[in-house]
Amino acid sequence: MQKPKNIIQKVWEQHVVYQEEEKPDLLYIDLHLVHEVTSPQAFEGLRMNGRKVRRPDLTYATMDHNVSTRDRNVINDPVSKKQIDTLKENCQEFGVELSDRQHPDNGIVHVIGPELGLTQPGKTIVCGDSHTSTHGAFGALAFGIGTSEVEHVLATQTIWQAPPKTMNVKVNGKLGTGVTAKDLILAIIGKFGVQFGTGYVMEYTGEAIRSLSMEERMTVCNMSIEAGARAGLISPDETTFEYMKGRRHVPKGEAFEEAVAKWRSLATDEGADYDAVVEIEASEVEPQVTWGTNPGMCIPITASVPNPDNEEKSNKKDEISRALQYMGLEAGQPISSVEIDHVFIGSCTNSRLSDLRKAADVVRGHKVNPKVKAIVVPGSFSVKLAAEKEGIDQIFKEAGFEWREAGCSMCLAMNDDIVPPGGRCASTSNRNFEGRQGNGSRTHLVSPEMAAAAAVSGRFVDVRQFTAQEVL
Ligand SMILES: CC(C)[C@H](C(=O)O)[C@@H](O)C(=O)O
Ligand code: SF4
Repeated sequence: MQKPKNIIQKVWEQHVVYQEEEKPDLLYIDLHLVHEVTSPQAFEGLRMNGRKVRRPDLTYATMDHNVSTRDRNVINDPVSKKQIDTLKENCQEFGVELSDRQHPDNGIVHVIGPELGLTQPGKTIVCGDSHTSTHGAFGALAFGIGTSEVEHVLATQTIWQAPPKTMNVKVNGKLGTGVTAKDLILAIIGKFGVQFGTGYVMEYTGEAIRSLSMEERMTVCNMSIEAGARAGLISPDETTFEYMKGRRHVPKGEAFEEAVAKWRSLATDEGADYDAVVEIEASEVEPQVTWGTNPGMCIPITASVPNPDNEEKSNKKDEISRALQYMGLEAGQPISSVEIDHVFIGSCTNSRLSDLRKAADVVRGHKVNPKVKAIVVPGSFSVKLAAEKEGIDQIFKEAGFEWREAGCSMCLAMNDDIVPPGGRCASTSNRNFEGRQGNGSRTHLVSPEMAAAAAVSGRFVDVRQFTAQEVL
C-alpha cells in the first residue's frame, strides 16, 4: 500500500516539472493572478528580452490597490494612475485578460479569483501579493511571489521553489457563538506567534475548520502569511464543491462530477504525516482585538493590554513598550476602554457577502457613534451588487456608514482612503503594522461583527453581549 500523504505533498508532486537533489524544484503554475502594483517591472522585463507571456490563458489581471472606492473613474494620485494605466497597456500588449476598474468582474484579486471559479482545488496559484494564501481555502497551493518571479512565471509558467515543510494546524471542537473565523486565525497567531509558520505550508484541519463556510475558510487562509507561513490551505470537501458549482470557470455537467472525484482524492489521507503539528481548542477562542503593531499582538475583548513590567525578557519588554507607545495605549488598560474614531469593514480578509451580512446584522437599527467615520468597502463589484440586492447597503447607510465601491481601500494607504496621523481604526483587514493605514495611523484588527459593534459604541465592545442586549 502507498504511504499516506497530506494534500501539500500531493499537489506539490503533481506540479514538479524538474528536480535535482539539494536544489529548488521547478514547479508548474496553473493560475497566475496579476495586479497593478507588482507587475509593471515584470512586463517591462519581458519587453526588454523580446519575450511573450507563455500562457495568457492561465493569467488573469485585475486592478485593486490603487483604485478609488469613491469614484471608480477618478484617480488623482499620479503614481497610482501610472500603475493603473500601465497594467491596462501591458494586458493589451501581452494579451492578458483584465478586469479593469469599470469592469463588472473587478475587485480585490483574492476576492474575484474564487468568485469567478478560477480558484480550484489542486491548482498551483501565484500572484505578486502576499495574501495569495487566501486561495488555499479551496485546497489550492497558493502563494505570493516577488516581481522578478512574476516575470519568470509570465515568461515560462513555472517557478523555482524549495520544497516546503508541512504543518498541521489542528483546530479541535467548535467555535462559540459570536466567535468568528477572524477571531480564530488571530487567536492562532496570538498563541503561536508571527513566525511559527516560517518555512512551512500549513494545512488547517479539525472539526472547527470543517464546519466553516468557504468564505470563512478564506479568512483563515488569508492570514497564514501573518503567521510567517509560505501558504495555508484546507483539504477540499462537500462545502468546497457546493461553493464551486456553477461558477464561470468551473467545469460543468459531467465534467464537474469528474473534477469533483479528482479534487476529492487530493484531500489529506488518513494517517498522513506532517513535519510539525500545532493544536488549538476552538471553544477557548473569544472575540479578538489586536492591541499592538503586528497581528500576533492580540488579546480577547475581555482582557487588558499587556504590561511590559510583567515580562522577564528585556527584548519582549522593549517590544511591548514600543508597540504601546506607537498605539497610544496604557499598560494594563482594558481593551474595551479603548475608543476609536475610524472603522473599516473591507479587505481581502473580510469583505465578502457573508462578512457584510454579519456586520449589517449587528448594525441594524443602530447609529454610528458621532465621533466615528465608518466605511464599508465590498471586496468586489459583484459582492457590492449582491449586497445591494439584499438591502445591506441601506442598513449601513441608515446607520451612518459610507457605502463604497470595491477595492483594497483603507487596508493600506495606497489610495485616497487613509487614517490620519494619531487616528485609531477598528479594521477588518489583516495587517496592523506601523503606518499601515496612513502615517501615524493606529490599527486594531477585528472581525466584521466586532468592527460593526465598535462603530456603534465608539469603543471596543464584546459583540456577544452587544447582540444579547439586542435580543432582550
Ligand atoms: C501591494 C502588495 C504587494 C502587498 C502584498 O504583497 O501583500 C499588499 O497587498 C499588502 O497587503 O501589503
Ligand atoms: S485588501 Fe489589503 S491585504 Fe488584501 S491585497 Fe489589498 S492591500 Fe493586500
